[in-house]
Amino acid sequence: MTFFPPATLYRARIMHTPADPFGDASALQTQEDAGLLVQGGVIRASGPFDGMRAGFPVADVVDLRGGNGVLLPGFVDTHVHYPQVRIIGGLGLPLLEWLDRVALPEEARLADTGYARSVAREFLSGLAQAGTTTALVFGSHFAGAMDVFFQEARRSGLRTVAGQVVSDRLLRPELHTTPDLAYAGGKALIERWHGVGRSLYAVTPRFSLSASEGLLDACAALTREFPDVRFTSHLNENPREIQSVRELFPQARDYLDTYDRAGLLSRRAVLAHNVHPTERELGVMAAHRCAAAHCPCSNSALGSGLFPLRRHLTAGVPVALGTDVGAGTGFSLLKEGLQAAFMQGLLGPEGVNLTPAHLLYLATRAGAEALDLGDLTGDFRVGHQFDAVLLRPLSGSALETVLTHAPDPERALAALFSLGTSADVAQVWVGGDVVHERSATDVRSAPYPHG
Ligand SMILES: Nc1nc2[nH]cnc2c(=O)[nH]1
Ligand SMILES: [Zn+2]
Repeated sequence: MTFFPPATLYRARIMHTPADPFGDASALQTQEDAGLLVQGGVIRASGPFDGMRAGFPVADVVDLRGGNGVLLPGFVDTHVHYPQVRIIGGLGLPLLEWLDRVALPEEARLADTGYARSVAREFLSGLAQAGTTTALVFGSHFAGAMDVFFQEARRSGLRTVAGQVVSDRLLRPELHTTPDLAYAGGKALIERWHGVGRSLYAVTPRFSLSASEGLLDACAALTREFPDVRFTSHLNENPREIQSVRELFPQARDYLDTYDRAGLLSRRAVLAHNVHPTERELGVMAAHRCAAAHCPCSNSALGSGLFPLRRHLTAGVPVALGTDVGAGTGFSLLKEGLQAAFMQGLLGPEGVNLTPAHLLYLATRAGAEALDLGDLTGDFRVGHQFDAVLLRPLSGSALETVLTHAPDPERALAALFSLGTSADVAQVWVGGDVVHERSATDVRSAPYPHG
């Protein structure tokens, strides 16, 4: 006997970007009354709701259209630090001072596995509440803290690509490892967690400033032995950082070359920031098809600079968005999209005019592609997992007003990026499972509570 899991037909106003709006002006697809047939967590068919209802009469119907609801693909955060959730908002310092005074003292506290578990839970709920369904997560320096992270990630239902962060110089002694330990610890974690549930592993040296050549070689040994794990690190974030890396690696052509010489660059590499790249570095990234994780709120908070998006696009380097919590100012990819648009505007003629379609693409499909998960998630195409976020504005909010009066879907999408926050995230699914649902008590129902 064949077992068919029950099918659900989601009825919703949907928006997604199955194509790349940087190359295709009609990439944004919207449907006011769509039906998505989901079975076993996978989108099996889609189309106008009436036709879908007639074609699949046995499916349960879940109507998500009320209260100006809009269904988007789940957001993909390509750069976010799990140990930093409690220190979001440490404003006013540039990168190296912020690391010394704010980030690293907190990261040292994750030596305590009980502490790490609480932080992991707070972090994962922050992601889910923001509508993020997939994240490339910069982990902790402590293996124990990574075990609890992967346990909690499994319970959360989110897709996570994460790894133990390794460094062997210039941070603080309790955060340092050795190349041998980094290799052995990484291998053990990969064997325990890579491909378990919805988790994958990412080999994660913190940045070349805190990594010897031997440590980068140990990381490369892991990526050679386990070719489908991802690699992630930081790149070209801050001029003082870049100068220090130049001095620490006199034999390297530039910052990117420190990773390239070790053999760490590939289609499965994601490098965060790249605010100050050379043309040579962009060419090498494009040749490897390794992606840049653009983190505009963090770049603003740390004063790192204005991301040269046009130069990345011209060179052919894939770009996606990251929140970079905790230098970044929160978990919302909506806010990152808005900040990216602001910063491109500030670049004047060198900037890229980002439309709502670009922002949606950068927050969803581009991230899935950067993580080499483009066949699984990132948009609502048939065959993809049902990873979705339902945005439904709080009653009485400015977002509700603008959505009610928006003349077309593009303006509605622009309003979601301009006004939407985690408070507007009503429900989130990963692989058809609900991973977050806004509770009734979170919803302010009366716009004028005092009459
Ligand atoms: N923004 C940011 N940059 C880094 N470079 C090395 N570590 C970090 C970090 O934790 N945050
Ligand atoms: Zn970072």
